[in-house]
Amino acid sequence: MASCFQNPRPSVEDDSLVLFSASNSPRESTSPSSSYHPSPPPSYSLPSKKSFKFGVKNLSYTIHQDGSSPTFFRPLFNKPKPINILKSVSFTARSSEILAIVGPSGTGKSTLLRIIAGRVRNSKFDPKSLSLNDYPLTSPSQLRKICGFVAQEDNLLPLLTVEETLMFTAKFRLKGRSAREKEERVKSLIQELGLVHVSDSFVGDEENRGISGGERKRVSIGVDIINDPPILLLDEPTSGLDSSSALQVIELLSCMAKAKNRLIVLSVHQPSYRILQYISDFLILSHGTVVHNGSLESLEQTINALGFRIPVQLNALEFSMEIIQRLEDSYSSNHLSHVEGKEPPSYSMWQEDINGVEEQFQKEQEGSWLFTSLFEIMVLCARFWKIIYRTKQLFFARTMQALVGGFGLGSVYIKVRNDEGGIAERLGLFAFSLSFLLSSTVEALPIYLQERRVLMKEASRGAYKISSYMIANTIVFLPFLFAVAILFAVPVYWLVGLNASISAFAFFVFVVWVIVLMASSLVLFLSAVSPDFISGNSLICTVLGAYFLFSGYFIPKECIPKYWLFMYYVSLYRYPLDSLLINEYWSVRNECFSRRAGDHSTCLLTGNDVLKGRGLDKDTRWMNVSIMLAFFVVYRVLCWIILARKASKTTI
Ligand SMILES: Nc1ncnc2c1ncn2[C@@H]1O[C@H](COP(=O)(O)OP(=O)(O)OP(=O)(O)O)[C@@H](O)[C@H]1O
Repeated sequence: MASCFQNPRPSVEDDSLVLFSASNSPRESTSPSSSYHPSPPPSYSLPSKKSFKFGVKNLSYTIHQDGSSPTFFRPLFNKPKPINILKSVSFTARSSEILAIVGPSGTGKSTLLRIIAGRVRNSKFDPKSLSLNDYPLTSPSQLRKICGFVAQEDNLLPLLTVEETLMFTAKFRLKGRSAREKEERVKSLIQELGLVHVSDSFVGDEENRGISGGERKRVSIGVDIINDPPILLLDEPTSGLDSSSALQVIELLSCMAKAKNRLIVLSVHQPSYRILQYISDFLILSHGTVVHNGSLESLEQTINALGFRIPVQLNALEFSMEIIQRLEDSYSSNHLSHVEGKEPPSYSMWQEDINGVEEQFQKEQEGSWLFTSLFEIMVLCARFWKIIYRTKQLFFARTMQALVGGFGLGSVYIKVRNDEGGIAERLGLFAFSLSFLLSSTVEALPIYLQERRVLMKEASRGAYKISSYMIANTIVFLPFLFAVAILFAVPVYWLVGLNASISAFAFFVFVVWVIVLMASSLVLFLSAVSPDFISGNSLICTVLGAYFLFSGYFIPKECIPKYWLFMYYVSLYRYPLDSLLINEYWSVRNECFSRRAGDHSTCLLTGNDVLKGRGLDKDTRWMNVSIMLAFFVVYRVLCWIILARKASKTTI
């Protein structure tokens, strides 16, 4: 099968040779000697390749400065200031062509792309300004179905290989297709993207070196075209890439536009001369308004007409940035002559075209709710397992932490005595174990935060439901944290010599498991509300510190100020601490732990007295465990609500 890339891993010099030896003009790309070849239709059946005309007419976009501000009180003191980001932008893009949005930084390129990709709130969407084949597009969700959108940042999971990344995406976004069709789609896509030589390599990130930046960008493109959308929008696909990789990406896009009759709109910063040749039309923006809309030749004509000469060392686009104010003045007084430089070929003008694309999207996602949810959970579980297994630091850190914690504590409190001193030591051991176990789950925070952007992106594209993600996360962490509980509980229990009955030991292991489960839910929840690692970490420390303070260990319930009493009831420490104490003393409540010196017949302290001293006169072990399980569920439900809300608003 032909691909857009012929040479798997060429050197920089080879790139130029491969890319340009045959022809300097990408418009002659059908030449067999050219480096990029329109791929023949793969065995995966693609939707019929209709031609589309995407029209944007008088599009304006205003935000109110406080709208995105996280400061709650700002609206009370400052009047919201409207910022007019886009002013009456009009252009037309067509199938099999690339339209580039260019302009100085902060001019509104990303904003424009996000609007036409449907990444805006319904209330901000103007249904009069966008059309497909002259038929108005009425909602952002319609745009999201029609357009693939590749954001500036590559939101990929670093510990998956290229093939796994595309395969998981295919599983999520081509649910209506058979396993074989998905495999074929991934295979043909890897070929089309020129990623065959790195298909088994990890995607990687700054910390774990993986594939190159250009290859990562191509994987990002692959993720967003897995369902073969007729329109592809890319926000600065060449940013951060060296000139050779940038050229490869643009060449790939040009190949895709022609071979698959795709309509491509991208934003680009200072494209090189070679890149310019792959772009059909340029939309130059300045201060949110259009200053040029048409080909490079027409830009040159405009520049010449304004009396400027383009210096030999600059291309017309680079020079236009230097005289952008003059272009802006000239365009606003004379813009009618620049709009719609050429008439499109014949386009069908019917609603069926839009319906056809939407139906195709629907077909990819088809399946009953229950079946789809089960499928999503299964695939997410498999992905979680892979990532946990490969996150060696987390895997080893948790295992070692549990073992070292278990043996360390066991050796400190070894063979604790059955007297008054032993009772105090047991209480200290339980309190410390709790603190150790609850804080040990913090390591998962960076992983959750890293996954968050991928989760938002995938959920906003309808890959899976947030509820499926939460359930899969729970299923995978249950056995993993059970292993952690066993590794900690076994050494500590038998080295210290806690209650020797097997049922008390089993309950101890179970409580340790529920403690780490509860803590993992808390971390998951706090990671959902935290914007970054630093605030997440300090939030976790503050919350855990407060819970510990009000556990009843430091301050008896009676001494807690009334207005803080609620903390005693919501403290994650209180219920497990009580459970561990009851578990230790309930079956030995008639045993004596302290006698008067020289008088062996008078008991000063029984197991029952120890429990009563802490206000525990009933066996409330299972009630406490139920409350702990409720915390485990409630924090996950809260996390689900927050993530679902964030996903519905995301513009990634
Ligand atoms: N949510 C927002 N709140 C405040 N200002 C915003 C918001 N979104 C966009 N802007 C402002 O709108 C303008 C256009 O932003 P946009 O990101 O679209 O520019 P850009 O041309 O893509 O810039 P760059 O090339 O640097 O990425 C900028 O001045 C930006 O600060």
